[in-house]
Amino acid sequence: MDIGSVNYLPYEDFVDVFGNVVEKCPLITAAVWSRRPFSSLADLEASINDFIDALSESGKEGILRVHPDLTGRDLQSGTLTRESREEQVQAGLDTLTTAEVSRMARLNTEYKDHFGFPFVICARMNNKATILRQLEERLRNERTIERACAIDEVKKICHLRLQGLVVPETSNKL
Ligand SMILES: NC(=O)N[C@H]1NC(=O)NC1=O
Repeated sequence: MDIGSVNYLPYEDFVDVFGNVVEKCPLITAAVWSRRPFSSLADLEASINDFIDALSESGKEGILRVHPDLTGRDLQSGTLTRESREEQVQAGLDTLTTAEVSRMARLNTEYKDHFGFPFVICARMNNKATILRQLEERLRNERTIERACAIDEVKKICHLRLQGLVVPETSNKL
């Protein structure tokens, strides 16, 4: 779909197509529909990011809290969203050894106990080694810094999901 077609979508269709660009947050998509017409894919993405940035700190934490754990229960039981499953599989998180699964589970729990929201990272920009390393490193962050870091990862995930849905505009200039 190109951005021109996106601008013609009624809100029901817009939410159907873009409702999960921020994991389990269709409210963001529904709100951003009011900002159309979008001049470009980057403009649509900027509207989503502006909406996120305008949220209170507890609102941002709410976005993080609806994310599934990496390699958690949902991956094992097949109850992830399609997007999340594809991303976790692409990062190789379905091929962890038993020891790696235990390590990830232990670190995820430690992280959640410490910050009160789950560890979020753009899986497609990483692999299992870098994810485990980041999880260990980010556990040591101060809370405000870590929340900002996790929200940046949500934006990266959103960026890649949008790219899979909208054809980037080609320049008409010669
Ligand atoms: N917990 C977490 O990071 N989950 C996300 N990461 C990603 O790339 N897709 C997700 O659902």
